[in-house]
This record gives sequence, C-alpha cells and structure tokens, in this order.
Amino acid sequence: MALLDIKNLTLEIDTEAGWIKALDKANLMVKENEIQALVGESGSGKSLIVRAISGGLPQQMRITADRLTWRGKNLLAMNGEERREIMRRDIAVVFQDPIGTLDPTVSLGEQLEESVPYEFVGSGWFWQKRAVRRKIAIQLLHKVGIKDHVATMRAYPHQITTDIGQKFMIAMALVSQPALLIADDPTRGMEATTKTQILKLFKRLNQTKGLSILFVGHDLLAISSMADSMTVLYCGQTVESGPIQKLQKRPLHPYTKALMESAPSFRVDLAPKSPLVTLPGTIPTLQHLPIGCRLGPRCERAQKTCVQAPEIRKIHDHQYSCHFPLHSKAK
Ligand SMILES: Nc1ncnc2c1ncn2[C@@H]1O[C@H](COP(=O)(O)OP(=O)(O)OP(=O)(O)O)[C@@H](O)[C@H]1O
Repeated sequence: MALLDIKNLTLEIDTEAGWIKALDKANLMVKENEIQALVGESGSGKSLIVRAISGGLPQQMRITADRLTWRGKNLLAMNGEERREIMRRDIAVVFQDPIGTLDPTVSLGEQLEESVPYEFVGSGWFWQKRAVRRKIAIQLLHKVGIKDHVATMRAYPHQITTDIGQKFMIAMALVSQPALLIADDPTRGMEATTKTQILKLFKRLNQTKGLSILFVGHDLLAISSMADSMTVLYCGQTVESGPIQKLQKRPLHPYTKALMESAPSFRVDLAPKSPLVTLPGTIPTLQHLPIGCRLGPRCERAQKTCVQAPEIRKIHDHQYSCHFPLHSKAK
C-alpha cells in the first residue's frame, strides 16, 4: 500500500480576480521505503502540494481531491486533531527557510529537547526525563552530521549558519521517528559540499532506517543521484511520473524532456558544448492560465485537442498526461 496517495488534487486560491486553480488535478504517490522527487519550475505548485498534505490551509485556499490518503486513511475526512497527530508522529516536513520557523528567543538545544515526543521519554523524575531528552537530542544532532553538539545546543537561531540550520531542522524533523520526511527544497542556496552532505544524509536515512522521503526541488542532478522515482509538475498539473531512470532515458512528456535538457549534466548523451534546448516562453502566471493542458502555448507538439486537459495514461509504472507524447506516431 502507498504511504501517501494523492489523486486529482485541486487547490484553489481566492484572488482579486476570483478563485484560481493553482493546482489542477495533481497526482502524487509515495511508496514505503522510497525516495520520491517532486520537481518543476519555480511557481509550478510544489510547495502548495506540501501545504495541502500538511493541512491547516489559510482561508483563501480550498482543496478538493478524489483521494488524499495516508496509509489508506482519508486525510480530508479527518478532524484537526487527527490530522495534527499524523503530522506529529508520522509525517515530518522540513520547510524552506529553516531558521525562520524556529523560535528566536529559545536556544536550539531547548527547542530540540522540547520536541522529543513524550512517548519516548518514559517515566521518572523530571531531571531523569530531561536527561533522556538531552541524550536523544545529542544523538540526533550527531546523526545529521552536527559534530559540535555543545555549541549548537547553546546557540540561538540567529547565531547559526544556514547549513547548520538546515541540518538542525532535519534533526527536528527526525525526532518523532516519522515514516515520511517531506523536504521542501532543502538544499536551495547551499554550497556544493554541504549540499552533498545533506543528500548523502537523506540517502543513508532511507537505506538504513527505511525512511521514505518526498524530496521537493528543481536540482535535477541532486535528485538523480538519490531518488528512486520522480513526479514532474508544470503549472499546477502533473505531467509525468515514474521510476527516475525511465523518465531520464525516455521521457514521454515534452515538458519533462525540456526540463531534463535544461540541466545539461543530467543528460548522458549530450555532447560537450552543445547548445541548451529549452522551452520558449515562461511559465504563465495564475491570472493567465491557458485552458486544457497548461503547457499548450509553449509546446511545439500542441494541437487543437490540447485545449482539453489530457487524461493520465499508464505504461506499467510510468504515467504521463499528454495527447501527443514523445515517441508516438502523432505529429
Ligand atoms: N498564499 C498565496 N496567495 C496567492 N498565490 C499563491 C500563494 N501561495 C502560492 N501562490 C501561487 O501559487 C503558485 C505555486 O506556488 P508554489 O510556492 O507552490 O510554487 P513552487 O513550485 O513551490 O515554487 P518554488 O520552487 O519557487 O518554491 C505560484 O504562482 C504562487 O505565486
């Protein structure tokens, strides 16, 4: 059974121009023990999917879905408390801008110790419980590659670097031993060495602890080095998903191909100094969304039919939504 299963998720935002579909029937599945990447250009709706999973959307957003389940249970039918319990124990999210989500007035050590679930602390006198919390916190910091736990635990959020901040937030996320870690663009803006450390950490957690990871981002090189499968989002619509090697070797959606080609080293067959092939135009704003397949105006394979949104088609574990996929006879 899939851990997380999202089918036809639509998220509308109330804007001055009325309700706008920022996500239009998006699909995503994360299986047990896998690293699933969610990729797409900036503004394609990746963070909105993360917010829809986390719950607690602001009033100007509303969602509908044919399926939004966690281990088969309907998240949309749950009350606030049930939903929070899943987010407390089963699903952990590392958001963008890690340090901004911490309390600036409390030391990192205290914040981490406080977030250890009471179930893990056991019974005893308060100083015994505090010692258990501290031990768990130190172990977590070492696990994420923070060696100097003393300095880190004493520090306040404004005193640490972005890299330590990101590792610290991963430690905070792991404290409840979740089954799924959602990392929203966790390596954005990081220098190469730290990025590699974080990616290796994710891979290790996946391989040794069986942690499932939803890795959200646009760094295709990083993603190809660690993810098992990939879901590609364009302007709020899921265009393709499947095992990463299949998408890499033989993408079926023109957008996936363009995305791959925009990351030159991702393509094994690209000759040195080849010109970069990218799509013409830019991702449309929410106020000017094309009808049907939203890639239409930028797609050289588009035809009249593309004003109707394509249904999902499947070839084994490879799914795509395109009327005129690559490698097909049409066009
Ligand atoms: N609170 C909001 N009000 C209005 N529009 C919003 C809001 N949040 C997101 N959007 C719009 O929804 C679209 C998708 O945003 P989202 O942040 O999910 O993109 P993204 O793929 O995560 O981008 P990035 O990679 O830059 O983080 C964008 O056009 C964004 O401007």
